[in-house]
Amino acid sequence: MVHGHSHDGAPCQGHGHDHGHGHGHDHEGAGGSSHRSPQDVAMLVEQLRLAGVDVSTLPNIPTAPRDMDEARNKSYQFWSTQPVPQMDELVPADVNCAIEENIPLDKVRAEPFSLPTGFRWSNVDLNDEAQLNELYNLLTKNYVEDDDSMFRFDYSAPFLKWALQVPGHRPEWHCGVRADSNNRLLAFIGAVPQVVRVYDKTVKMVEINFLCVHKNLRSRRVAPVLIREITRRVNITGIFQAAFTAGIVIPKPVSVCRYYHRSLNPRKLIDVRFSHLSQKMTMARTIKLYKLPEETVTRNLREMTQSDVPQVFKLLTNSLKQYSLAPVFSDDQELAHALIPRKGVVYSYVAENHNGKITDLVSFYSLPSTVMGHTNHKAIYAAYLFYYVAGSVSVKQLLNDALILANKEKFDVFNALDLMHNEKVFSDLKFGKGDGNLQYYLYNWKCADMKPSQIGLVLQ
Ligand SMILES: CCCCCCCCCCCCCC(=O)SCCNC(=O)CCNC(=O)[C@H](O)C(C)(C)COP(=O)(O)OP(=O)(O)OC[C@H]1O[C@@H](n2cnc3c(N)ncnc32)[C@H](O)[C@@H]1OP(=O)(O)O
Repeated sequence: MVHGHSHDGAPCQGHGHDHGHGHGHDHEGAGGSSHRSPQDVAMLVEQLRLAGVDVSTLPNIPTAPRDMDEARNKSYQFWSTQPVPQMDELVPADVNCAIEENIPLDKVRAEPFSLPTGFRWSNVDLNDEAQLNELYNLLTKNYVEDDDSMFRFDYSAPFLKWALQVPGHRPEWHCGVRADSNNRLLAFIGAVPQVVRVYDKTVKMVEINFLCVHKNLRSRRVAPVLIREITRRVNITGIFQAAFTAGIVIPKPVSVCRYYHRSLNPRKLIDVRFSHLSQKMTMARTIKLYKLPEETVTRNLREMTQSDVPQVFKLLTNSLKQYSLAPVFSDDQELAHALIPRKGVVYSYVAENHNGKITDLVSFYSLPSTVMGHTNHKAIYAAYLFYYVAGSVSVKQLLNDALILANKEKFDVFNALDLMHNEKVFSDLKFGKGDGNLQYYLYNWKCADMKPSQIGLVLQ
């Protein structure tokens, strides 16, 4: 299933899929869609499986709804049992509260949920190089792909440490599943603590990420067991809410965002079919169109350092107040973990005026994708916009500087969601609209829907 979007003459790009993989399919004039509904596909796959076909070898068939209309017609065997708003529920503006009351801690289930026979729970110790590599390998071979199985996220091992070992992390929230027979790591779900403000309420939550089930173990309802188990392990600590994002639609997104892509290395992106040459454009003109200057424009923009942390804490904390969904950094240590530059992981820059005051911040993280089955190219190097504050310059200038810096670091593409103030500058900065949504979700929380511009929370 492909949704093509041309955007201001830029190549259309983007595949329907979490976190914004993309490639361009110009299907103007492609006529009516003839794709099967997710239910049809699921039934077919199930019939094949019952007939003894190894369905894990089938291409990545999206059986889960990718948009709200598809989702409204689906029945959710697992999600209908969970404390989340119904798909068709319109929450009024004055409602902003938990769905279920907190369970008294002595009433939280003490035993882990049961896995299918032959599998067992196993925390993944990310400080153990071998276990970190096992998680890296599980994800690099089995994590999120685009609908056409051309690209797959390739989170690096240092990135996984950064994203999962935030201050206050807990070993049991790096929740793995192993096969008894050979001890292989076959599934994972991660939780990290994060205080999140939703409208006017500040709530202790976890962020859930890196849910992954090995391809050979798919469609066997292991994911619901992982989700129930991580919920239990989080509830035991007195936390009853979570935030997460996904490319699929389940009940019920608080916001539906969209990735946009800014080509930095158009030749390569076209080569790997992430994007395509738009009509009436030559390669030479396309390369010229996306060419960026060597030097940033904002005065005194430089890499952020440890000594900037107290000022950046104030600057960002204050800026995040304008959004309806935003993280609340508890202290300097938490902010430093999120933003202090780590080569190949996270890049942060600040502008300092002549009085030594930090006025602006811009950051992005590095998330490459494996290019599957291409002879020349093995990976796309993608930078993803993270937190920023345009204090003394325009958002447009600051994000243009981010493009220049990412280009200098040899990224091939710069991705950003249409949240915060981003959408306003996309066309001027030559971003093209992607074709998959990224849904934002809150677990056990009910509140009015948000526009992407109300979102100030960026997950990895
Ligand atoms: C208080 C604390 C609360 C903490 C928990 C908060 C909730 C956290 C929620 C998790 C946030 C994760 C954030 C991220 O990491 S988003 C990234 C998710 N990972 C991938 O896409 C990687 C590639 N795919 C896989 O590894 C598997 O396909 C996964 C593991 C995704 C599903 O495995 P499998 O394909 O073998 O399916 P199944 O037969 O076991 O299970 C089918 C059921 O699972 C529901 N499903 C499928 N995908 C997702 C999804 N991305 N979020 C929520 N639910 C999902 C699905 O609707 C169905 O339920 P229902 O339709 O019948 O109702």
